[in-house]
Amino acid sequence: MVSDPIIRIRGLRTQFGPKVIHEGLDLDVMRGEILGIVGGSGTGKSVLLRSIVGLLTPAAGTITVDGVDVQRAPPADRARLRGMWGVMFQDGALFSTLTVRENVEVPMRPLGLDAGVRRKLADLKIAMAGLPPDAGDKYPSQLSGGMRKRAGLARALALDPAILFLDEPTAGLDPIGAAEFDQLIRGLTDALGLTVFLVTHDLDTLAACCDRIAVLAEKRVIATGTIPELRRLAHPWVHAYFNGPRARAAFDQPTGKEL
Ligand SMILES: Nc1ncnc2c1ncn2[C@@H]1O[C@H](COP(=O)(O)OP(=O)(O)OP(=O)(O)O)[C@@H](O)[C@H]1O
Repeated sequence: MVSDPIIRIRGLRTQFGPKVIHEGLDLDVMRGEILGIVGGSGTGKSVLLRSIVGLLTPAAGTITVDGVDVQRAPPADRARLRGMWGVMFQDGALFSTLTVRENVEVPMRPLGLDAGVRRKLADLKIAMAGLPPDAGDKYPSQLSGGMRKRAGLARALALDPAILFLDEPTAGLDPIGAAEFDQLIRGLTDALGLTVFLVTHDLDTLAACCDRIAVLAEKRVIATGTIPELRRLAHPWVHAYFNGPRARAAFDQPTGKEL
């Protein structure tokens, strides 16, 4: 892994009216890593993700992705960024009136590709996300929750992104489906050289996938590190999170990431 930041956040403040979500938040996401984002409910993990991809406008601070200021760069640079990342939202955010293949084709439409090429590319992404070939013709309502997640992943992969943003990808999956999804994310990241920003509450996902973890609390990132590094911290929330009974069950097994 080359350790230079592909995402750099400095002094971020986000707020909704008087309610401040982030204040003075700094974070680096290194090129080629899977960074897990954890924090209590409502600490602003999803808001952070949406701010990075330009869906929310911060009240202060800077966010640069691949050297481009997400808020202030000229439109052409920001358009380049949008082609550089793929986002998988928590609920899949699929269009219910489109088939899976059509959903995956949506981000490709502005490229002006021939319809046949677009279809082949979409089918490739559907296969990469681990869906069977006939899934492309189905509507989201005809899929299980796990398959909808995979369809959301296929759409996030549509433009061959360098960065993948995943918001709670294993939420609602059964343990077997969640473990398969973890492997899929790790495998795709390694095979394609992706950088992944992964919001999760799933301790098994942290253990199976993440190179580093950033902890959100007190409106900022209070700690970043590997699981063993974070387990040694005295901060009460971090200590409870990484050393509680569920954490012990997830982390006290040989995963190859304890070293
Ligand atoms: N569009 C919005 N308008 C007003 N408040 C919002 C908006 N989006 C998020 N919030 C608030 O910002 C806070 C952080 O929300 P966010 O969804 O980022 O939390 P989270 O850390 O992802 O939580 P969870 O783990 O429960 O998903 C919450 O209090 C939420 O109500």
